[in-house]
Amino acid sequence: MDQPAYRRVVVKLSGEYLAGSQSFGIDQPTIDRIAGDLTAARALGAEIAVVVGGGNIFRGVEVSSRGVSRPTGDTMGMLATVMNCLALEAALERRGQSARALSSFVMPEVCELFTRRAAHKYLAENRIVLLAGGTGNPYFTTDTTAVLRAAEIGAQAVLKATNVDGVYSADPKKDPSAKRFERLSHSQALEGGYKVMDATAFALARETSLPIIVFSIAEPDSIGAILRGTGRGTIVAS
Ligand SMILES: Nc1ncnc2c1ncn2[C@@H]1O[C@H](COP(=O)(O)OP(=O)(O)O)[C@@H](O)[C@H]1O
Ligand SMILES: O=c1ccn([C@@H]2O[C@H](COP(=O)(O)OP(=O)(O)O)[C@@H](O)[C@H]2O)c(=O)[nH]1
Repeated sequence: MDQPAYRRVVVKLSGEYLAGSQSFGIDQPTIDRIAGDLTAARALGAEIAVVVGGGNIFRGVEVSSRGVSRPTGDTMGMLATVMNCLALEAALERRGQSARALSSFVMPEVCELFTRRAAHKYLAENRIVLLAGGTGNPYFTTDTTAVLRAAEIGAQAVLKATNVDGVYSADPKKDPSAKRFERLSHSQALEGGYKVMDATAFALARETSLPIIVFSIAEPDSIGAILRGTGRGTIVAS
């Protein structure tokens, strides 16, 4: 079999997408299908860590608009990512793909604390590593977490698996005439202010020379397709 395009990747999995057709929570068929895609992608030979979002359960900004302080709301959002990771860990293990959740928070009864050493060890053991709890700090996002962890563990790319098939000149859900980019530099992504990822994530990726590939997780096997070099997505790279 050909080598995958990247030896080690961090997949950023949209929390919002996990709700499926519901507006809240975890849709079991959706998470099972994603677990299947991750298992197939792992079988291509790439080491895979996954940063899972939490927007299907909580977003700090939304809670804070209802009177909870932003840091508290963000902490609730980060805890939501832990629940998503546990659901994904169970879905992966059910299909026989070994997985380990590592959290940015100390919660020994739930899962191990994230350390680079633990991540390296589990990746080398062919497990899929699930990174829970965001960065552990308020005012950040799981997109930024994905870039941060990718830099820390020496991943070669961040694969942003989301609900849109690339970066567009404007939000394609609001502007049907928006044009899709095949490729952008980090600086162009930052200057364009494209809301598909936050500026902190793009800036850290530029500083650490990490490519980001934005693609749709709605397409079955899209993670594998990106690793085989046949997927459709926008590459943001220097
Ligand atoms: N310029 C743009 N190009 C692509 N998507 C955009 C753009 N601006 C806004 N979006 C929106 O960004 C969303 C994906 O980002 P986000 O909601 O953060 O997803 P995720 O749940 O993957 O973190 C898409 O639903 C899309 O409508
Ligand atoms: O390092 C982080 C990562 C996430 N969050 C909080 O967790 C929520 C869920 O993450 P995100 O919105 O990135 O998830 P997704 O967009 O993938 O659903 C965010 O809204 C923030 O409130 C945070 O405070 N710090």
